[in-house]
Amino acid sequence: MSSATQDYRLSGDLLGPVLAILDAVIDPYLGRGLVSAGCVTQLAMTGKTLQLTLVYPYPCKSQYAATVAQLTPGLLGLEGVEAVECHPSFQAGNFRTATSGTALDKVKHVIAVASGKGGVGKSTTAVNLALALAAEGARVGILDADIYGPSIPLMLGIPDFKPMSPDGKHIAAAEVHGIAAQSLGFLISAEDATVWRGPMAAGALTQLLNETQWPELDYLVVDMPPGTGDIQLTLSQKVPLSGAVIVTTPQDIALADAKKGIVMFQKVNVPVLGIVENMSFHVCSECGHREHPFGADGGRKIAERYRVPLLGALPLQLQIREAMDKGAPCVVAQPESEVTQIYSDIARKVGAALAVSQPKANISISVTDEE
Ligand SMILES: Nc1ncnc2c1ncn2[C@@H]1O[C@H](COP(=O)(O)OP(=O)(O)OP(=O)(O)O)[C@@H](O)[C@H]1O
Repeated sequence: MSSATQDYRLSGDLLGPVLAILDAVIDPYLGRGLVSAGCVTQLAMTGKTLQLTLVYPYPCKSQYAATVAQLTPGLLGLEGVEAVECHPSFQAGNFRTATSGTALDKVKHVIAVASGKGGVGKSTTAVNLALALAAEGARVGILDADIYGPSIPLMLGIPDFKPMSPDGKHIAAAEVHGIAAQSLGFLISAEDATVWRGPMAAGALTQLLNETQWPELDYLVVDMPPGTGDIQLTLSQKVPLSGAVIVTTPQDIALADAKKGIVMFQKVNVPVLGIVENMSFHVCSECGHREHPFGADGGRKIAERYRVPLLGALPLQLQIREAMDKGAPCVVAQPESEVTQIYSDIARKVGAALAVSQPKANISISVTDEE
């Protein structure tokens, strides 16, 4: 799971109990203790202070304080330990299926956000997922591949951005809300794109993906065109995807199309990281009554049937649409809101799913007995 080297410089008496305490702290997203998950990379004593370095394989900055609070009391109960200094950080493992020397060489994971049916909130999910991954400490980019309705320029509040070409070969990405963004919408009008047939559209998108000057990225989120036709299939085959997230609403018709999406990715051997059920429920702003305008539990049922996780369920909420229309998505505009918490949880699940789906690295452990 982790490719990090572990450097444990503790006395024999202390090392065992310290590791036992740390491994009893189960990471909720990796489903394992911190030691067996490979997160504990360095241990040392400086005087009576235990120095502890944690490197997570998925971004979870918002969880650091709670984890430190959870592990500290046990460690302080050990003889000789009077203080604990914990240094948590994140490092995405290398997936890098892209051939070296290509533009994607600087990108560790490409994540497709797809839907079988249009209008279910795929772009809204892609944008908020990208921003939530960034808020959790990752370097993130987003590619708007929704060729027939590129909405990401508007959703990110940069509808008039015109990308430059610094070397006449590559196109610069926009930098907005702490992420890098590229969209065909920056380059051509939606009307021009609607006349493109499948192969031409897929060609234009892969070209845009490969010719963008992406900075070093842990995750590149690709907002796929809706549906499961030729363009989507070609993109899924041509783009080195680490995994796919399927967005659906709980309606039968959307679910039927979401199934097609799952099957398409499974056919081309792209792991389906999970399902996001959007517009899952509505809470009445007057009386607080919770209802399910598009039906209940549809996302959970297909998740169970295809044995993929249900990553989260978002409400149908006026504020979500208003925030997107204003170009200030809720993850950045309302970081403390309940909806942002849901997107952050989805982001951590996606990051953790990618971390565990990678081939296990050889972990080298060096233990130095300090006594
Ligand atoms: N949970 C939600 N609550 C309220 N409005 C939402 C929600 N999710 C998305 N919307 C709104 O629904 C509309 C469609 O969303 P979005 O563009 O994300 O869907 P899409 O699946 O990407 O559509 P397309 O098929 O056109 O690409 C937008 O106006 C968006 O703001």
